[in-house]
Amino acid sequence: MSQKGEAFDSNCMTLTRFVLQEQRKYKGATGDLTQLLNSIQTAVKAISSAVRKAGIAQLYGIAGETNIQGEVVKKLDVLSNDMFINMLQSSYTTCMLVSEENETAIEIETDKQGKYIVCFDPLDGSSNIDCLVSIGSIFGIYRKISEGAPTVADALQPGRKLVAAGYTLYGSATMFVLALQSGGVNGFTYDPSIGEFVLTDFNMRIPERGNIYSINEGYFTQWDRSVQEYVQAKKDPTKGKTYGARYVGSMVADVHRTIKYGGIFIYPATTSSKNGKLRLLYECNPMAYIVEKAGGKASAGKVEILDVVPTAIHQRSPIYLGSKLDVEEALSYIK
Ligand SMILES: O=P(O)(O)OC[C@H]1O[C@](O)(COP(=O)(O)O)[C@@H](O)[C@@H]1O
Ligand SMILES: [Mg+2]
Ligand SMILES: [Mg+2]
Repeated sequence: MSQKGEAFDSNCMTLTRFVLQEQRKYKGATGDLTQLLNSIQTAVKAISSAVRKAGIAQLYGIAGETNIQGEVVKKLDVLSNDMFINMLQSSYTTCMLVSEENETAIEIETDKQGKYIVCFDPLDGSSNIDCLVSIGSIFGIYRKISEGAPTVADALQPGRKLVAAGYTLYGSATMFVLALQSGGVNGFTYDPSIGEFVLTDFNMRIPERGNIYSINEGYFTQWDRSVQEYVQAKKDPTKGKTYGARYVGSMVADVHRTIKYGGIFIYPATTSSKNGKLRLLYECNPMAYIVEKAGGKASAGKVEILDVVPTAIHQRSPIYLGSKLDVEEALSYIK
């Protein structure tokens, strides 16, 4: 980390150096995962830069329209998806991609194929773009399991099989949080003056209990009684310490706060959405993996998120995630 008064500390741990250092711990490592993570890093740097310009684009009313060169200025969610796909395709490390924005899984051309599958939400919290509230990107990486050409089954692995997962938060600063199979969770803050993600949050650990609950209370009447009772209890001083309520509406921002401050994030089943809203492959699984690696807990209600065996690439799941004791308490309300 930088010494006081120094513009740049030559010992600072960048994300690139960190990933390489992790790779070197494994004698047989090919470097493919390092290359893959570097390509994601390039994609999110480009997305971060576009996010920072989006407010200005809005000022001049150019997003989604044609600029003076006659080129269509892409909307952020479209651009983010294109960045992820282009970077991953040309990384020569992936064979199949699952994006929230593409109806079917994308098979990489044979001559560019590698052994990894990446599931991603290129732009999470898209309803927050136009009001300049924090948004993010989420990804999970699996190793191919089938012989020969990749099939959708390669993408339908339970979250326990993840090799790595991460998210980026485009907030007051851009942050990259990475969880590797081999290690803990580490957070890197983007320093635009050097164009690098720098390690700022070493070995992130979620508090065992927090004092914040995060859920969209607008759907209160649509929840199961167990969720209603739990949330009511958090506001009732006769049932223990009352909690504060926070809800950004971008999963990345709500989960990042939960990891940093503790507490619980819930997106439950509702009467109109029986499996909740959030998608298993590229929202729930990567976030559950990161939270568990940080010492927290993530459940679908009756089963741990990471144990759910997916049957479709865009399937949804209810989610209860956060501090271990808070999640356990919420689950105790489910009969
Ligand atoms: O508005 P709701 O129903 O509370 O939903 C909010 C949730 O929807 C999402 O925005 C869905 O993500 P996308 O923007 O990627 O579709 C989550 O980030 C967030 O947790
Ligand atoms: Mg999302
Ligand atoms: Mg999205």
